Amino acid sequence: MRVFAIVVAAGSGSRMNSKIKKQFMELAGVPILIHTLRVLEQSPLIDQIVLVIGQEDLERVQALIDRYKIRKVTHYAAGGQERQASVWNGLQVLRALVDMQQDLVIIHDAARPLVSTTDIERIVESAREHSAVTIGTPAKDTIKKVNNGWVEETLLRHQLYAVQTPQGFRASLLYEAHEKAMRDNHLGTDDASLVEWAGAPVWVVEGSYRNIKITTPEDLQIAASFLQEENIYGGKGNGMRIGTGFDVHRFAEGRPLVIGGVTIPFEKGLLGHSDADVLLHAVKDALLGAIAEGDIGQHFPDTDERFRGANSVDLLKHVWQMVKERGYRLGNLDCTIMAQRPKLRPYIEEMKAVLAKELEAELSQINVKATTTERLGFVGREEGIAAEAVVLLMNVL
Ligand SMILES: Nc1ccn([C@@H]2O[C@H](COP(=O)(O)OP(=O)(O)OP(=O)(O)O)[C@@H](O)[C@H]2O)c(=O)n1
Ligand SMILES: C[C@](O)(CO)[C@H](O)COP(=O)(O)O
Repeated sequence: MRVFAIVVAAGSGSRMNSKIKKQFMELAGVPILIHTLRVLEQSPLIDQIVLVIGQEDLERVQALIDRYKIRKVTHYAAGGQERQASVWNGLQVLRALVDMQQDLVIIHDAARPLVSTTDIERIVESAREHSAVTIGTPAKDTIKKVNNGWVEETLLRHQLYAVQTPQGFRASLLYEAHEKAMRDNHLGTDDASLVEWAGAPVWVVEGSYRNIKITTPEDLQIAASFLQEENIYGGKGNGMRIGTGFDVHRFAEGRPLVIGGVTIPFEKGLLGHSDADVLLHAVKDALLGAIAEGDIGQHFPDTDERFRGANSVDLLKHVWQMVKERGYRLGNLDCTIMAQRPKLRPYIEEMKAVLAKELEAELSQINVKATTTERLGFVGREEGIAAEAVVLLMNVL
C-alpha cells in the first residue's frame, strides 16, 4: 500500500487581502507553500505528492521546488474554481498513478504550514484502519447556528470538532465521493464531508490547535510566533545565534585586491581559488557558523571548478539565503581586517555598504575595522592579509 498526497495550492487567498498569493508569502524567510511541502517531504510515510497550483504559477513553483530540493512532488495539476474542483483535478492526475483499491490519498491544504509529521503519521495510520479520516480539534468556542442575524440554534459543543487537513482516504472511496459530488453538483468545504455525504463513515483523529489555516492577516502573526517559539531551524534557544569566522590569504603579483566586495588599488592582490576576498570569506564563515552549517570550504570547495574566480559577493548572497531560510536576520556584525598595507580606512565605508546591502541590514548593524600588526608576523612582513568576523543572528520575529 502506497501513500500519495494531494496538496492544494491554487487558491487566490482573497481573505488575506494581499498582493502576493498567501501560499507564496514568507514565514521566517520561507514561502508558506515550502513550509508545508517540507513537512510532507520529511514524513517517511508519504511516497509522492501531486501539487495543485494555478497554471500561471507553474514556473515560479517549479523554481521553488528545485531551490528547496523538494523531491516528492512528481506531478502537477491545474487548480479549479473552488477548492473542491482543485482536489478533483488532483485526483484526475492521481488516477493514473495509484492502485485505487489499495493505496491511500492524503489531502492537505498548502495554507496549513504548521502541520507536523506526527499529524501525518496519525492520519496515515488511522486511514489504514478506517478508510476515511480527518484530523480535527474539539471546538473551544460555543458555536451557534445563525440565520439573518438571529440565533437559530446553539450546537452542543462537546459534540463539535473544528476539522483541518490532512484528511486521509482509501483512493477509491475519495474518488467516488468526488465523482458523485461533481455529477450531483454538490459542494462541500472539505473532502471528508463529501465522503460523509456519499454515505461512508469518517473517523476523526484528534490533532493540534497549532495546525491553523493561514487565512487572514493575523494568522501570519500567529504562525510566525509558533515558529519562533519552536525556533525550528535553530534548535531550542532564545532566538539568537552567534558565529565567528577567520580567513587568511597570501599576496600574489598580478591579481586585483578585493576586500569586502571593494576593489582596492594596490601593487598586488590576494591569491585564492575564488576572488580571495578575505573579509567576505570570514563573514561567510561566521554566518555559517551561527547556523551550524560548517564552513565555506564545505559549501564552495576549492576543488570545484565552478568556484574558480567566483565573486565572493555572489557566494555571500547564497549563504545569506541559507540564514534567512532558517528564520534569522542580522543582529550585528563586527569585523577586523589585519593588513600592514595598503591603508584600508578610505574603503571601509564602501565595504560596510556592501555588507549592509547583502545582509539586508542598516549600516549601524555593521562594523568593519582595520589594523596593522605592528610589523609582526606574516601580516607585518606583508606576506598576506587576515580577517576575522563575529556575527549575531536574531530570530526573525
Ligand atoms: N480554488 C481553490 C481554492 C483553494 N485552494 C487551496 O485550498 C486551501 C484552503 O483554501 P483557502 O484557505 O480558502 O485558500 P484560498 O481560497 O486561497 O483563500 P480565500 O478563500 O481567502 O480566497 C489553500 O491551500 C488553497 O490554496 C485551491 O487549491 N483551489
Ligand atoms: C479543508 C479545510 O481546511 C478544513 O478545515 C477547510 O474547510 C478549507 O476551507 P477553505 O474555505 O477552502 O479555506
